Amino acid sequence: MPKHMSLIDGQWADFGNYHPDINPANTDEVVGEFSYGNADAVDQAVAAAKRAAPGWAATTPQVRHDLLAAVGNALGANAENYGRILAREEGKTLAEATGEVGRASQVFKFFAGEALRLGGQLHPSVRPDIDIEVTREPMGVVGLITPWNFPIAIPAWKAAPALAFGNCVVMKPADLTPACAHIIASLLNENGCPPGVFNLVYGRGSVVGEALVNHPDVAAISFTGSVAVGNRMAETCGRLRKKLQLEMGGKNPMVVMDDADMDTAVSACLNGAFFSTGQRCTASSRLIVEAGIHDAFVDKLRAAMTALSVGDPLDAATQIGPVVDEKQLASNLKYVDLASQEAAEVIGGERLELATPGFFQAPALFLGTTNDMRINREEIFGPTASVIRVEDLEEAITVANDTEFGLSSGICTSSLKTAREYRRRAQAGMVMVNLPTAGVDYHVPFGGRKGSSYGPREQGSFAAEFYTTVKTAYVFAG
Ligand SMILES: NC(=O)C1=CN([C@@H]2O[C@H](COP(=O)(O)OP(=O)(O)OC[C@H]3O[C@@H](n4cnc5c(N)ncnc54)[C@H](OP(=O)(O)O)[C@@H]3O)[C@@H](O)[C@H]2O)C=CC1
Ligand SMILES: O=C(O)CCC(=O)C(=O)O
Repeated sequence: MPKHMSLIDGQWADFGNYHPDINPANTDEVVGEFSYGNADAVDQAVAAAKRAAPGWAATTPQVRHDLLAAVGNALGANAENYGRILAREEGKTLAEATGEVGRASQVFKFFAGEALRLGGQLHPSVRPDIDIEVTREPMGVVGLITPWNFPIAIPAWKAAPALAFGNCVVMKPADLTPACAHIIASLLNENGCPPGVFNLVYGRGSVVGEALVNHPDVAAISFTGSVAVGNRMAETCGRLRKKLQLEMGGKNPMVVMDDADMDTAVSACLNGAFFSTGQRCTASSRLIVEAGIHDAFVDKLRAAMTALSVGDPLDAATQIGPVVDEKQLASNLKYVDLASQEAAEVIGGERLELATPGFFQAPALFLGTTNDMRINREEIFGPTASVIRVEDLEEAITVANDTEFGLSSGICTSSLKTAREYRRRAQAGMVMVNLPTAGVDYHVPFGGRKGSSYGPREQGSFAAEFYTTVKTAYVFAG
């Protein structure tokens, strides 16, 4: 069984304290063992990053391009192999996992190009004989704290722009999915990343994550995860005046209008609600359905949902893998009970005992729900979705926006006018028309409004906003 160490200053650092990485589809299987660090390991990693920062910031864009392109190519060339590791440690299906590695590959290649494209601005001054030059410079040392649900894509879309724009990185991956972070660290190391430029420290969030957020030499923190942890970081980073980027939860609405194409709507809702076991911050957890199509839509979605095959992620027939761990499964099952207590009609949602010991759960639909129920206000993060019946577009928009979150928001309709109205009024960072609320491109901004996100957007050329700081230079040439 592979044993992995943290990467500090270009060296693999053994801190002992090995923790197993368990396959959620078969808890008898250990995917690897990882040596956990502590606050001292974070100090070492930040010190290495700080030493490397001036040199890395001074490299040419070509050097940064070549490193990121090499990692992108290596990920792409081994997508199936790495996808298998991802599927075994996180539980998404092999097809989803291989697709995610492909996405991580594209992210690295995109930011290889962004390293070359980063530009500035020249302005005439309002005063004579003065030129003004506006440029972007790296932040310095950035801390990246990543979740388990996209264990290779999210580390990629934080690390690639950080490095492209000349920063040095200390990454802390999720406790449940260290193997994918190890792949990225190894590829960077093998492809010529100078010592200290990229550092990876395994360990618990309450130890390694806290130390990173509180470290005085870390200039910026990018985090994806829960609202509770994100809110705490906002307080710490506010106090320490650190730049912060948070991607947290969602309670994403998908509106189905009477004039929607039925097959498109069922397929978008099936995918958005249940694929990746519902463990996406962009998942469609509230299906807001207009009265005229409600019954026929629910019948079709229910039939499609109950036909989904839950099982071993490595089996090509599986459509829904296990829940990520015991804690998340227990939380999901509590919400299924809560749905009954709140008088919803519950279809599915029970724990499944399959051939291997794992955290399998049948997908669930909660019918006859209202938007004030807790199941419609709190992020569940499992394979569940509620149906809320509405009378018209106006009510659909009101219900869709009535949430503390604002990440992704969707509508299925065949009317361009309705789609336009919805797109305009949806209080969300991303709007989908006739598409699932989840599943985004890698080259455009990603992020939300209200309680979902904080700070500048991730991904696409907008990523420069977080990973650089602006300098305005005045030059007197008289
Ligand atoms: N927006 C999204 O994409 C995600 C949302 N979530 C939501 O969060 C819920 C709980 O999932 P969970 O994995 O516990 O999410 P967390 O927010 O606890 O974990 C996300 C990352 O933050 C780290 N972390 C935890 N506590 C701290 C801390 N005090 N300081 C710094 N870093 C910390 C974690 O480390 P460690 O793993 O070691 O605890 C992990 O790397 C889910 O049910 C879901 O609702 C979860 C994942 C992704
Ligand atoms: O829906 C997607 O493609 C991305 C979702 C995501 O980033 C997340 O759940 O954290």
